[in-house]
Amino acid sequence: MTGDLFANEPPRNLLPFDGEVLLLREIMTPDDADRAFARLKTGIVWQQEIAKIHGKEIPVPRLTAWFGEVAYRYSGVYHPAAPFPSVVAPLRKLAEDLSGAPFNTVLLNYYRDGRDSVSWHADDEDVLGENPVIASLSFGEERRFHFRHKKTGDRISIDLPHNSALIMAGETQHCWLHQIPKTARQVNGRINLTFRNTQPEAR
Ligand SMILES: O=C(O)CCC(=O)C(=O)O
Ligand SMILES: [Fe+2]
Repeated sequence: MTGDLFANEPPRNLLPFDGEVLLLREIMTPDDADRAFARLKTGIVWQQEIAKIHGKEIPVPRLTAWFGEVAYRYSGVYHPAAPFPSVVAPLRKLAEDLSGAPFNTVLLNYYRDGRDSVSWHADDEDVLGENPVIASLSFGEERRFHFRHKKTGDRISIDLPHNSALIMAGETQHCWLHQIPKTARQVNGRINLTFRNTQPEAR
């Protein structure tokens, strides 16, 4: 018998305390995942955002896009509601089915190569509520994801493969920061979709 003994094991919590993080692999067929990556890469209108840091304008080291059923204010910029494009709508349904939580907004990140990254932060904006469930889908190149506990400094490292979902829940955003560091490895593009449930923001 050559069956995979662990194929049906429930995923375990990757955080030692103060939150819940699950990594789900092979969330769709390999063909569907490859197609999703290709369609996202060419079908999304990717934006180069500019951050103002100490009065200096710095291009954010990745491309981004945002869609949602409710308007959203981010770094003082008002994003009006924007319907989910056809390539994103089935991924939202999948994210909801995998996590058991509803999502009305999505932030997309396109890491073009190893120089692209996201620096330490928590998804802890007020409009996401107290202990938000966030489903983060990965397509394309595998990249390393770090958690760092805000008080103890404990660190957890997770490789996020193509065709996977990272579900963050409980106190995760309250107690831990996360990042995707730059890498000197030669890497191809990676696309991430971070589904959230956002309270409508007053204009
Ligand atoms: O690319 C990722 O996996 C994480 C992105 C992220 O943390 C965010 O958009 O808030
Ligand atoms: Fe994040």
